[in-house]
Amino acid sequence: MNSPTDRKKVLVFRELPPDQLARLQAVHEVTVANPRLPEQLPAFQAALATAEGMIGSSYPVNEALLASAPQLKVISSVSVGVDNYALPALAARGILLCHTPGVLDETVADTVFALLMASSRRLVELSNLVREGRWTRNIGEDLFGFDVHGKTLGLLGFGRIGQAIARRAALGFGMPVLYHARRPVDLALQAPELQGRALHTPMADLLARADIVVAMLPLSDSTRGMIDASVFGAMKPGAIFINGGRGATVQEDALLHALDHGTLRAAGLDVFATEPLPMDSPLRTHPKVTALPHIGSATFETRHAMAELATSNLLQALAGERPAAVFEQA
Ligand SMILES: NC(=O)C1=CN([C@@H]2O[C@H](COP(=O)(O)OP(=O)(O)OC[C@H]3O[C@@H](n4cnc5c(N)ncnc54)[C@H](O)[C@@H]3O)[C@@H](O)[C@H]2O)C=CC1
Ligand SMILES: O=C(O)C(=O)CO
Repeated sequence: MNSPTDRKKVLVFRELPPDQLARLQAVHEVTVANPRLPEQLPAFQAALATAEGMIGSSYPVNEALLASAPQLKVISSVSVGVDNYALPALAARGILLCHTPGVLDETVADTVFALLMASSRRLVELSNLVREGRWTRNIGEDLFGFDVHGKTLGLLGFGRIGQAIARRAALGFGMPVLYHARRPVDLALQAPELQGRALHTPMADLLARADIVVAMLPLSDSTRGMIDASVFGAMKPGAIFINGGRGATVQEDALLHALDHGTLRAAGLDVFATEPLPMDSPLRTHPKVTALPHIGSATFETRHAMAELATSNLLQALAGERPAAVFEQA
């Protein structure tokens, strides 16, 4: 047990699993308050005034919020993406930001692959046919799908998760992989199993050659709106587009235009510019779209591993140690 002076005020702003909450409560003075729930907002605001540490996810931590948190030293995000944090303001205030890289890679890659398969083979549409009693004759050409095995995959973003997707595609489905990233990856060092199977490729070339384009990009100033009409226009006719990164990297009007008036075959989307997806978004019911409610990492095992890593990050930071996963701005 640490001394009373070592006990710090911690604000948990999204539910944590009970075992991880208990780890924090054993050492620190913890307030649990979710600002998205109107009845908990006053408690959240009160706790902000004295909190030295915060842990949670997917809430906009902006300048105004930080101005109400004068004691804050560390934020531990239960996510790998950090686009909801005002990074320059955190840096200016000397607040450390931790996140959860690595522990979710395989699960998110599984989700993206499921979406890729569902979009290519029209699984949701055809399952609904059975469910709704419309399977009254043999399936004809109008409902045929698109082979995945052997097709060329184009990856926009080739980081931890992009490489996990590439392994599934190249090793499991015999797909040549082209990728676009800020810099080429040293495959011999980072992913030897992908040597000779994944190629750093200029964007225009990738778009012209890929049958399936998967975006696995973080949201930043350089990627916001990056997937626009010119990108959809440069894709191979009949291509499929999957987004497992962040919704706002895509210009959704341009995506809709490519589906309705261009040659894009289908889109599989786990993420959207606005989440939850607004009821009036045409993407919600579009016949060529398979939409998921941002479930990339949402399995029992992985969400627990994320919470565990985030809790360890926070405990280490508050103990004056270097946390395992500090977000480093590139
Ligand atoms: N759908 C979901 O539930 C999930 C979504 N994500 C999203 O996926 C993102 C990627 O995660 P990781 O693979 O761990 O990140 P990472 O940092 O390992 O990889 C990012 C990749 O994007 C590339 N990139 C960044 N900016 C670029 C630009 N302007 N142009 C071209 N390439 C660029 C980098 O070079 C790198 O290859 C996260 O930041 C998060 O937003 C992550 C987990 C779950
Ligand atoms: O970790 C992230 O960035 C997510 O989107 C959810 O796992």
